[in-house]
Amino acid sequence: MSTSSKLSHLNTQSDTAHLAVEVATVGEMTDVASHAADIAIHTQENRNQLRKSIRTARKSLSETEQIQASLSASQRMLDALLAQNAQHVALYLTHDGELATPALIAALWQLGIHTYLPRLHPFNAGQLLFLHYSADTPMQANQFGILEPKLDVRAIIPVTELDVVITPLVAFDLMGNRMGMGGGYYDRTLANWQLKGKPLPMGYAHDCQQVVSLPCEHWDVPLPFIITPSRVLTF
Ligand SMILES: Nc1nc2c(c(=O)[nH]1)N(C=O)[C@@H](CNc1ccc(C(=O)N[C@@H](CCC(=O)O)C(=O)O)cc1)CN2
Ligand SMILES: Nc1ncnc2c1ncn2[C@@H]1O[C@H](COP(=O)(O)OP(=O)(O)OP(=O)(O)O)[C@@H](O)[C@H]1O
Repeated sequence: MSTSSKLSHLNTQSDTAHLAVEVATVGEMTDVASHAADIAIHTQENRNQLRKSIRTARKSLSETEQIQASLSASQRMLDALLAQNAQHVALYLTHDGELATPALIAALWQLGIHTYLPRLHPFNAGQLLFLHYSADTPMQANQFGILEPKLDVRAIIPVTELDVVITPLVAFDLMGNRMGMGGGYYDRTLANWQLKGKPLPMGYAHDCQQVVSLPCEHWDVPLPFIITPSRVLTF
């Protein structure tokens, strides 16, 4: 297989490392550093292609499939949240074919569990703020068309006071690796969760969003739990 055809098959960091070694050993190329840059670019292309195909797959689910999926998953998620004794739970409002959250939100409200939504930080690009969310929270659409609570400092909760962050994702693998929409928002939010053991990140996704192995980067935060309509995965 030629080097260029191998590049199109790159899927993991270890693939990248193997290929870099091979390029150096075979001596096909003189400037290994410049080819390492090529490899990084191709890996980013792979991430983007994977994002695109999985986003298409989840958006292709019928309305009935979406509803059934959200009902099955919300029951599993409720059980997991009760087992964690979670009282302050961040989640998301459905966008782009994501596993729908309205049934879960209704159940949490009924149980008196506090719910929070992310909003894009008004000054710090790439950061999220989490605000309390109830039936009468004033909402507005953000730059991606996702509804988020209007800025109200009284409603902000520090991330470390959340018990669980139900994390949207585009793709996950069987090691708990996660790939999102590409903004790095949740990676930044969750970067230090293990220091305090809080908030516990729980991925929430359709089964069709699972892949064998994700090309992951050093900033990607692996998930200890992923809940789908058919399974609870723990890592
Ligand atoms: N429901 C939900 N809310 C969320 C997220 C999410 O993944 N799902 N986020 C998770 O981080 C944050 C928002 N991040 C997002 C990043 C990109 C796009 C998006 O649709 N991007 C377009 C390009 C838009 C543009 O260039 O202006 C696209 O990729 O098609 C959406 C949300 C916070 N809120
Ligand atoms: N902890 C972090 N600190 C600074 N930059 C970060 C951090 N995490 C991710 N990034 C940056 O964010 C960008 C997007 O990362 P990535 O493609 O992994 O996002 P994602 O996981 O798909 O998105 P999201 O977390 O919003 O769902 C990358 O360029 C990366 O450098």
